[in-house]
Amino acid sequence: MGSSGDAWKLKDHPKLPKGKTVAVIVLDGWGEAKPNEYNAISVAETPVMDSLKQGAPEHWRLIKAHGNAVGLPTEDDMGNSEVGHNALGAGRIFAQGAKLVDLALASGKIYDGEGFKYVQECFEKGTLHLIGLVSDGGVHSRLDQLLLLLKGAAERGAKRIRVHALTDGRDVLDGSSVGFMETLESDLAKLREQGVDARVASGGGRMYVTMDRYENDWDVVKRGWDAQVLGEAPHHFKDPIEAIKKLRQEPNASDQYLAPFVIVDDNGKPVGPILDGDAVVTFNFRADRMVMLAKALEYEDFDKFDRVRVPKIHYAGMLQYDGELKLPNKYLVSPPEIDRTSGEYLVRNGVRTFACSETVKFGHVTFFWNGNRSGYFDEKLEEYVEIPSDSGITFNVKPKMKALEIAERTRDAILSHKFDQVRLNIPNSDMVGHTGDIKATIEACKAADDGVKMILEAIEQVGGIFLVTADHGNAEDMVKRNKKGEPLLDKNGNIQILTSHTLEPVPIAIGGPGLLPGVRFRTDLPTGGLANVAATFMNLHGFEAPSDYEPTLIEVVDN
Ligand SMILES: O=C(O)[C@H](O)COP(=O)(O)O
Ligand SMILES: [Mn+2]
Ligand SMILES: [Mn+2]
Repeated sequence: MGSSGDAWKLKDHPKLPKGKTVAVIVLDGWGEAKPNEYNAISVAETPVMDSLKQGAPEHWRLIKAHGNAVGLPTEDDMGNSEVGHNALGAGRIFAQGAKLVDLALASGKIYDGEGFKYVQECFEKGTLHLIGLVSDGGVHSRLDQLLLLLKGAAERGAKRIRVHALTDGRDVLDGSSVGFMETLESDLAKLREQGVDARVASGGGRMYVTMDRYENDWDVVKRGWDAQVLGEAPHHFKDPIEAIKKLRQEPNASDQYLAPFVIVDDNGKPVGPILDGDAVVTFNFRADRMVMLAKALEYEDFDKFDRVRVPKIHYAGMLQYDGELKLPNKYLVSPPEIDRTSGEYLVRNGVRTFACSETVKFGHVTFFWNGNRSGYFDEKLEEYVEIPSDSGITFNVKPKMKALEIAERTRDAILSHKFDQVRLNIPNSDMVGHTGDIKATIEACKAADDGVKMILEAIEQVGGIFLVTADHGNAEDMVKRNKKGEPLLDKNGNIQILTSHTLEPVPIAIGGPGLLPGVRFRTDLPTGGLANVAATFMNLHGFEAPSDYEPTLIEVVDN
């Protein structure tokens, strides 16, 4: 699409008027499932969301939020915030990082690109370090991709390899880190048999070590830096499997929050600090939780923490994590090119836009929504508000999070009449759902519902329209189930808590005094998904969506 104004011009909708304030509300991790005791949403008091459901099928329906509907490799892939908000904002389905990396590994093209060649330059004299999340969650990374990359790098000359492993327990079951580490260790042993000096060098739980996002808590990245780069951590082990098993026995330990450790040799010396002349690859494909580390590894000017020693390395990301910042500069696989997002179209058609969430989800309704692009399209027409999140706590301690503050700021934005679209993410059901604390998640869902109430009331006051949906499931199922759908028990007879997202569909509801009486959900799109939402709210703004967008979910019938 060219840069001329005309190319961006959206056609008027034949029946729907312009000028209504439209609130687009995303409840993070709010899926739809049968009511039962492990469905925190059904147990929680959620009168507002319950009343919206009564508008089915005209004003409430379910849409797909996982697998192919959001550009993931298979129908067994649960949805996540990145792909969910990308689809919501872009109105089309793009092959996502997980899939692009699969393809590049399968074809071998990953090794032909500039990124791999750059790291390969260090193989002769230096060490190749691989830093990332070791699990099969498929949200940020995948262990099978790491194993292929290890093999491929060894075949292409890497003689000394060190893996800096982050344990998961958030996109996969808590405790599964031991099994993933065993699989990794067995592949590293095979490489050692072939004469490659390949080992795990450090580790730690993803939420405590390295994988913070949106600059909520730089200490998390610093803990990782100390272990990975400096070779310093409070715990020293000779064997990574033993490290995980031992550290999991500490009080309140979990895979997500495992303490940082380094692996040492017989003399107690760390086996893999990152040194001048080494190569580093961060093997997560998803951006949000890698950007901070990428900045620490790449930026000369950096004041977020004292790096102590900044090694001269050749660094590449699995993908480029931020296209606008060109971060990192070198990468192994090109990211999806998510262009012509709804946010950009609407702004270029004069729609004044407000976006808001708290820090932990702020980039979801800005960066992910806008196709992994940071910043404004037009500062004069947009305002993005970040409410600072609490840091250094697990959110089951404060399940209300900042739902109220997000709702208040958004309410004020609506009542100010300064905006045509207000969009927001209410994080509670997701962030608290990930802790696996069912009681706290029930409170979290109530808080999210209270937030929706406040926004719907403001929309009522200004005669506007609301659209409420979610990016993927989480809180509606908090237990691991067998194929028959029955809760699974662990060896002690306790239920296995599910901290991850789910494969469930999510609700979408529309309403408000500004919605014309003839507007209703179409019945001919039973498999509609998140990518159909952008055309829907473009219509609610009085525009037709671009012709290559996934079709709108609504129609207007004459009453
Ligand atoms: O990064 C996380 O917190 C989880 O892996 C996925 O959650 P999100 O996709 O909802 O952010
Ligand atoms: Mn999410
Ligand atoms: Mn989540």
